[in-house]
Amino acid sequence: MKKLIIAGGRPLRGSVQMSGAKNSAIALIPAALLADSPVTLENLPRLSDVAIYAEILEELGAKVDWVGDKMTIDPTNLQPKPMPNGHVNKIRASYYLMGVLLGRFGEAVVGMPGGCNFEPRPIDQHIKGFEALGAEVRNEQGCIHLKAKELRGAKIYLDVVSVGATINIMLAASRAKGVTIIENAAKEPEIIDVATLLSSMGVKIKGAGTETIRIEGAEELRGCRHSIIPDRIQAGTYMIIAAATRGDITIENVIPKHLEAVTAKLQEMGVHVYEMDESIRVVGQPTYESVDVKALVYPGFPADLQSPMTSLMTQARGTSIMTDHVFNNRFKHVPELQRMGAKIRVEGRTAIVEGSQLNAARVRATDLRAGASLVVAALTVPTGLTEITGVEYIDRGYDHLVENLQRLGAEVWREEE
Ligand SMILES: CC(=O)N[C@H]1[C@@H](OP(=O)(O)OP(=O)(O)OC[C@H]2O[C@@H](n3ccc(=O)[nH]c3=O)[C@H](O)[C@@H]2O)O[C@H](CO)[C@@H](O)[C@@H]1O
Ligand SMILES: C=C(OP(=O)(O)O)C(=O)O
Repeated sequence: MKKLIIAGGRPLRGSVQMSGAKNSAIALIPAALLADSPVTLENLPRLSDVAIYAEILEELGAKVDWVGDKMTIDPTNLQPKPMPNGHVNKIRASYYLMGVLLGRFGEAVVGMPGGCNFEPRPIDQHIKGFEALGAEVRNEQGCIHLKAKELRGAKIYLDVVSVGATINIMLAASRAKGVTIIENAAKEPEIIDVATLLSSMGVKIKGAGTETIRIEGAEELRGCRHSIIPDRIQAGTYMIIAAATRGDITIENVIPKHLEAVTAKLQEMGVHVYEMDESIRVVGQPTYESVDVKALVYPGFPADLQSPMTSLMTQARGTSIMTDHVFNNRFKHVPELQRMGAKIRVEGRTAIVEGSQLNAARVRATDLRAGASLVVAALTVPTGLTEITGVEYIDRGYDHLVENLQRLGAEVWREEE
């Protein structure tokens, strides 16, 4: 097991290149299985979730060729093999196998997803979608069994706006007969990325990025090439790091529009943010004003930046407020930040954060973004070494994190626990 050691207190300066988005990559990789010939994905991030997905695909009989940031997936010999446990329990996005295998073979057996279990994360809306398309769904001892004689397009209204359910229904509907309409769909950029790939494969799909998505399934889908969108959550984390360390970081290979909510909140605090065509420069300042942030579905402030932003709030004067409107109780980072001297109180879905100087401590990342929040916090600590365990969570979502931070001037390294 690895841990991260960070000697903070240095302003981080320079430029950092963003990889492709995790939450796109881990939907696009299974989506490739819907095609009848090879799909090549470009701008793929080097992340443990991606490596695990590559192994899942190989277990299912697909051929995977991953070199640098390109992965070619040949689904020609794909088998409808049951996947009750193993790798599927390690990552969240294994739930996309349900939609893909159901679409491709009319049946699937997939164990419950893993990933960051900061709170119970139901998949009832995914199931509701599959049932509407004509599948029979059984949950047997934590394993989902799906079967359909024929998948038929349907109108599906999602009771909650869900990224995973929207994408999963899009995947299954791509191979269904007729037209599927998803109402109250999620609008995240990753959903548009999935729609772009499906459309290159031959699916007629309209409305991705709005609350109504129309999908006309096709019997045969062709292989294609697709370049994954930049990771807006990694980019937002580096924006927050630039502010927290009073540094000056240019984040390259981003779509600034995807980060508007983050830019607006940083500017409200007094951080200087400059948007260019495909990059964003963030220049930290000596003092910041407190802010109120609501983590929301896109285009609101991203829920995955709730915890890193909470760490930045400790650097502002006075009392800041962070309310999470997406998850009920995603606050496992708070007790760890408190160990570092943070003055944070959680009331329901809200964290109330008093500005304070943080100190070095031994802390544990309990999930991916909790880990990111500890990295942000540790980089602000002026003396001593902060030790962060649970690095395997951070490796789920940050491509070359240590190397990137070192290049920006941070004193950070990995050690064996
Ligand atoms: C692999 C992936 O893309 N993960 C992202 C995805 O997770 P994920 O797809 O799990 O998140 P959802 O958008 O589905 O969840 C949003 C909310 O809806 C609830 N819900 C969801 C589905 C369902 O069937 N029933 C239900 O009640 C969840 O408990 C949560 O409160 O979107 C989240 C919200 O932006 C991000 O934090 C995750 O990084
Ligand atoms: C919660 C996250 O990921 P996952 O849904 O894959 O667990 C995340 O990316 O912050």
